[in-house]
Amino acid sequence: MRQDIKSSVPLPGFDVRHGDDQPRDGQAFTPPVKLDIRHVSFRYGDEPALTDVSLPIYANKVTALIGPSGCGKSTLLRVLNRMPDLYEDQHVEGEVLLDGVDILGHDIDVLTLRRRVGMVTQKPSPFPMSIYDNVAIGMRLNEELTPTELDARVEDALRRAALWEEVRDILKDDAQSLSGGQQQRLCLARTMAVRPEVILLDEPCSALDPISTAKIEATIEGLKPVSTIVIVTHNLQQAARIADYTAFLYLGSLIEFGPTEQVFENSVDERTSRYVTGRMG
Ligand SMILES: Nc1ncnc2c1ncn2[C@@H]1O[C@H](COP(=O)(O)OP(=O)(O)OP(=O)(O)O)[C@@H](O)[C@H]1O
Repeated sequence: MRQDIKSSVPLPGFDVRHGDDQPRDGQAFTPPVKLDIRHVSFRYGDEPALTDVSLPIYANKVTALIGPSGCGKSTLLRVLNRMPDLYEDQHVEGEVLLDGVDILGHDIDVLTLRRRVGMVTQKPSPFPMSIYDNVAIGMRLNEELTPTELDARVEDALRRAALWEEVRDILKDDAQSLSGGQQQRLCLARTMAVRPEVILLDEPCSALDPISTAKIEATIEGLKPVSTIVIVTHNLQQAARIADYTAFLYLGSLIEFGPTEQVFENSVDERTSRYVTGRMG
């Protein structure tokens, strides 16, 4: 089980359940669980990358995944929208319940899942088409919008991604002509445009200047009423600023999970404490 995982909030499998937001033991309200990660293990071929990871991702909150390079943060994020399905040698075990349904099950429609759980990868990957079409493509496939509605949604997504001012006059240009940081914001706009219930962000600000970073962080905060956000970040200040909950991973295991303030200021595990205070590489 999970006796070795330090947590100041109830973990799934114990007493966290959907809609269970009653105060207990004088603690703050526990939000409902959107994604319930249960005993997830992962291998690349024979190489383990995650070992028995369990944690709740609370609805309409930001959860940061932190930990040293190679500890499995991106791997865990990729499991949450079944990216490993694309690779024969990547093996997942365990369960990930989205609103109570195991998304790792064989009967899950992966395309529908990826509409509900959107992901922005670490390396931006705009489609070979115009800036406008990159943002519009998901809405065109999934919704019946008038051209005016589509224009408005494209503009809204680009504004939220802090890109609108830079591209408003070049919407028909090839997206791949944008800079790396602009491409990353474009991919964020593309993901947000279809309004997924869960948004997975893998280092979304790694190529951004401080002004764009601040705008993206404000956008993430603004998304909370409509989405649940999981963010991988190496930037501990960023995690402390925007994450409601933080999970610390080390060598493929979850070491500690809890409200961000507690993980940063009052860690239970010595390894977490060393990492968040910069004493671990
Ligand atoms: N495609 C792959 N094939 C084989 N091993 C991989 C692959 N991708 C990642 N790994 C290995 O899995 C482990 C976890 O990698 P992962 O990218 O999830 O870590 P991370 O914490 O996100 O790292 P970083 O912070 O550097 O992005 C590492 O040991 C890594 O070398």
